[in-house]
Amino acid sequence: MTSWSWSSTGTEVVHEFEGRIRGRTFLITGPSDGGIGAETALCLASKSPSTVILAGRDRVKIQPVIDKITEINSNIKAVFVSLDLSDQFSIRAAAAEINGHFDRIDVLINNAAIMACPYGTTKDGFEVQFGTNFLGPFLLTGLLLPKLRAAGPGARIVNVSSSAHRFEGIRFEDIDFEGGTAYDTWKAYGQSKTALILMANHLARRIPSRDIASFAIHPGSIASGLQRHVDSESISDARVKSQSITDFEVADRKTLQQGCATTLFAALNPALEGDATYQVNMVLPANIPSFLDLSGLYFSDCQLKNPAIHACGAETADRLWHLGEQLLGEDFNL
Ligand SMILES: NC(=O)c1ccc[n+]([C@@H]2O[C@H](COP(=O)([O-])OP(=O)(O)OC[C@H]3O[C@@H](n4cnc5c(N)ncnc54)[C@H](O)[C@@H]3O)[C@@H](O)[C@H]2O)c1
Repeated sequence: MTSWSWSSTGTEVVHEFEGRIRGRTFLITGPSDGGIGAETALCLASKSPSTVILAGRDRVKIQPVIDKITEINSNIKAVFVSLDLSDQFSIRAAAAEINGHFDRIDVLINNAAIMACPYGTTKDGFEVQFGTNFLGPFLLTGLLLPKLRAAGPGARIVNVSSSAHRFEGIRFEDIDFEGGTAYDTWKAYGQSKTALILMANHLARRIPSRDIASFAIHPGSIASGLQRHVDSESISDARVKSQSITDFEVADRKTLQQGCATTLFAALNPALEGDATYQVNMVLPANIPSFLDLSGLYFSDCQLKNPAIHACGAETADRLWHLGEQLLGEDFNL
């Protein structure tokens, strides 16, 4: 049995859990060529899923990934869906298209994000990182829940968070940093990534994991298009804020193959939903049985990890869920 660690690769994960891929439908947001989402899609494609839905803003950046999937296996349906997570109108249109064309979604991977960009607002007027990284995936997930339920056992939601969630909790009294006057771009990124961990926590408590299991993960530090707003001064500023986050060091960077491993581990490993026929094969505290239902929890390096205290707690998770519904005028009836 594979031993999972910092250096595990996406190829190793899909090899181990091949049975959870064949014939299934996967939706990945933000799978631009050269990013973690694209590598996730390519690893899945090597094990014959029926469909990979690639949802993003820019078809030109995603078409090369579709071409590579088709090269790997021309029987896979690789479909582009136009999706701008900073625009409710676009998210609703994408969800309507997906709901209209597909019977089921087995795994939704909320991978897309922006990081440490200057202050701005989304088309709907929300602070840009909270709006794009949390409210967008939150709305998309809520609108797609019926198709995830339709997939039956093994359905999963994976929120790609970050160790940078440690920079900030949810600023319930000042979500948008006083309209930008007190803006700290790293704290805003941290808040949005904390929100994704709390969202997985809320989903896991409201939906039995045999119907849909939900996880949040940190992929590691990987060179990608994400760092376009980040210069060395900003990185050292972030290091000072994070203190304990050693994986922010460039020297510790993972390859894309290593960077997609934890996403795939959370998307596919049957042991995580409490199936006693599989061994978790992870380092767990001594008092936790190996067949525990781990839905709602946080993973990094293909291991269960503790997130920051501010990213834990049912009360905070429920409060955030209701705030999201209120801001978007939705009731997902969970
Ligand atoms: N690269 C790292 O070191 C690192 C570390 C921790 C967490 N992460 C997380 O991993 C995920 C993938 O990041 P990556 O490193 O592959 O970066 P990336 O920039 O290659 O991927 C991010 C994707 O999100 C898309 N995106 C951005 N705004 C969008 C919008 N409004 N609507 C739709 N799509 C949008 C981008 O077009 C891109 O395809 C992100 O959630 C990121 O926060 C990355």
